[in-house]
Amino acid sequence: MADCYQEIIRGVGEDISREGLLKTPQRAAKAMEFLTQGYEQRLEDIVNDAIFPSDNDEMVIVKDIELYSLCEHHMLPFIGKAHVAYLPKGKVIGLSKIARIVDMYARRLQIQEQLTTQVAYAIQDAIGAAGVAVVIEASHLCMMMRGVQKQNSSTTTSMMLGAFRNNHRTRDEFLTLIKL
Ligand SMILES: Nc1nc2c(ncn2[C@@H]2O[C@H](COP(=O)(O)OP(=O)(O)OP(=O)(O)O)[C@@H](O)[C@H]2O)c(=O)[nH]1
Ligand SMILES: [Zn+2]
Repeated sequence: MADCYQEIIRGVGEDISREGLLKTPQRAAKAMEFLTQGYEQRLEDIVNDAIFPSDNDEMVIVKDIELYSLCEHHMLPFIGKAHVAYLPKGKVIGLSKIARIVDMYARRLQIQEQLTTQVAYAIQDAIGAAGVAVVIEASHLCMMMRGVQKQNSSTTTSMMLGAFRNNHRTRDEFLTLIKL
């Protein structure tokens, strides 16, 4: 990737031998590797057996999980937060693992809708919940610093599975608790 960044720097009309740019291809490659590290991760490793038996069957919500992703169309950041809820059915998952699952999928080239869906199904698959809800609110830099240049718009996407899809009271309770 460092070689590719060198070509990009040349492509924008810069002098690749300029002192300030000498280490930039390596730095940029390292940064991109970090931002896309989700490709190196697998759900099983992330969850890492942090699944615990429980007879609690009430809604669990982890909200305001900040996320940084890259849109797959422009490879520019989109930044926002995820709210995740589930209804346990005999098992609960370690709370930090929910945030780690969000990060794993965010650190890939994404569209917001797909990210939302992937997080929901990952949690569903990991613990077989009676329902999973994911809402993501984000701002896309490709709509802010270029293109249509709208600084204040934000995009909300959701994925509701199981009881959150079938039972409007469950869905309403979730939406009220995350205050959307
Ligand atoms: N649905 C969806 N669209 C996205 C997301 N991120 C970026 N986009 C959009 O992807 C679209 C790509 O459209 P194109 O017409 O192929 O690309 P473009 O000419 O750069 O479009 P503009 O951004 O309108 O200048 C744009 O409308 C972006 O706003 C996302 O997460 N979900
Ligand atoms: Zn984009």
